[in-house]
Amino acid sequence: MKMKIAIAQMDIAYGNPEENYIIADRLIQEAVEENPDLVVLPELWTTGYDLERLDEIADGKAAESIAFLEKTAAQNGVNLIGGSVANRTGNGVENTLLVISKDGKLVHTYSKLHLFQLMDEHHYFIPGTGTANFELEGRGFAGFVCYDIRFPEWLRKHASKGAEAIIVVAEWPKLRVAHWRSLLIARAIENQCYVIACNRAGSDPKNVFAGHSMVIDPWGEVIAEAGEGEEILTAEIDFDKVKEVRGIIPVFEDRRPEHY
Ligand SMILES: NC(=O)CCC(=O)C(=O)O
Repeated sequence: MKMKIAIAQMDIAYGNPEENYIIADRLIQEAVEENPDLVVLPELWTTGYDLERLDEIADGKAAESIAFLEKTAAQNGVNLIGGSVANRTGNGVENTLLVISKDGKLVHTYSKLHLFQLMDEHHYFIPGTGTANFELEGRGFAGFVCYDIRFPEWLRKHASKGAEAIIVVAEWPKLRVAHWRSLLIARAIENQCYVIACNRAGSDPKNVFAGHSMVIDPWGEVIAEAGEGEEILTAEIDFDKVKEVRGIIPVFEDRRPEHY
């Protein structure tokens, strides 16, 4: 089974959800012209890292973001990874990834587990507690948020539980673009699965972001990579390739988890 992916490498308006809904809508419309099965938005695409104003701009129970994404998915008949949004819950604000099916239904949420101290996340967000595994079009996916990719054991756990494609939504600074590329390629090789990684473009008062959204195949080959600016990046993924690579080197059979 094949799937066409479109990554919306968005330049996010700092702390301005209203403007970001307009930008996201424009990019999704542009992506839909390529007839994708799935469109992916970046991390915190409604607010950016305007953490000091989070009390004011975080979305209560992610309701407004979910309503926008459900409507957009249904109108265009396309599955959406609605990036992640600042989601105000009863316990605090979570950085929550949203998955919406092409019939306009929220099918999965995952809140970032690893909070990135270098960008002050631990002062403003609480970590999630849920699984990253979900199903779309009958295939196994797992969706993570940015810094999560530095924790290979977390991604491995989800690959072991059936993820054939790993989604990553990010606001990854340009300063560490070499880490971004290497970590994503390593996660694809070690888990023998596709990695579909959507970073943001542009800058905010503290960081210039890397862009370089990527799609990597289960052998670790980069099959599509964006530049630094706003862009729609497309690629076709083939789930048969996951089976093929896992058959050549049976890493999942050869694991010895009782020793580690
Ligand atoms: N938004 C993030 O989680 C950034 C992670 C990051 O930059 C890193 O180096 O890790």
